[in-house]
Amino acid sequence: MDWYTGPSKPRFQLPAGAVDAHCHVFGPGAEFPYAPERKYTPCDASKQQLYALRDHLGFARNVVVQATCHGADNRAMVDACLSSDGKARGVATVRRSISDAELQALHEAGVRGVRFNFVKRLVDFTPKDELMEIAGRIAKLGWHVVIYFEAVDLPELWDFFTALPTTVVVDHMGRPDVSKPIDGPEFALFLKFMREHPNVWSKVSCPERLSVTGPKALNGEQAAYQDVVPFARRVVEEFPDRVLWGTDWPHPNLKDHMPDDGLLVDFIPQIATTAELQQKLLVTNPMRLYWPEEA
Ligand SMILES: O=C(O)c1cc(C(=O)O)oc(=O)c1
Repeated sequence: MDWYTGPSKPRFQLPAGAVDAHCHVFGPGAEFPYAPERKYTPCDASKQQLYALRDHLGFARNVVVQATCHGADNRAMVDACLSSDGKARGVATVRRSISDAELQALHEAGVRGVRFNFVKRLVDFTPKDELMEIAGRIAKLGWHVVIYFEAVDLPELWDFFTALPTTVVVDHMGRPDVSKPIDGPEFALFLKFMREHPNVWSKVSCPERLSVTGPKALNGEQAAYQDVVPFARRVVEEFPDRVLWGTDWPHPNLKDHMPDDGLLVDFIPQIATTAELQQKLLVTNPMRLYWPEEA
């Protein structure tokens, strides 16, 4: 599906300096070809379109996360960072064959993390010893590790995740099944993961992916994705200094509907209910992680 055209202007006024801390660029494929090993072929979504959305929604900066359809070829993401006037930083995907000089070049382009993906519909398995070796190398650059996994897989991945030597950022709250009780064992394990490991952060993003009941962020809906709200709010309120938010534009692999990105921004005050929580979620925390020299 193509992303939503003509998103509304958010009613929620983002705080000055807000960071969209999870978004992607796709190609354009003619310039930056998609990876042969990809599991999906997206529509093109260029840096110009991403930055136009940033300005329309009222964000000041972006964190461009390497999408799996580009594999470990980071050129599109790096090009987006380099063309941003310092307003974008990046998260890369790398293999163990990467040289120190190549890592240094990524750093200079604005990359501050690597992404390890464990979602089986998106990537083939990478051995954990390879990932741990990469984590050890990027730790020396002051980078962090972004992990993407599904809630049912957390028990099996626990020992690996808790051995990582860096800050660890979980994509989309570890994809909880929000049809299960918020106080049930699955989400309790995720909260325990964050509680017992102060180096673990979470993106409280992607309600449009996690919601079962909706309502969808379409047609002016101001109370979207009600079933996700208690989960995200719990994480924001218990760990206010370790949460990030992003649009996830251009929303890879959505099959049901494409949200109106303006209404997605209007979702934020449902989960970060005070100006102080909003400031941390949208400004203080992402600045500390991605622009520490300015924070
Ligand atoms: O759930 C997904 O399909 C998805 C995919 C990707 C990616 O392909 O990189 O990134 C995301 O943040 C989410």
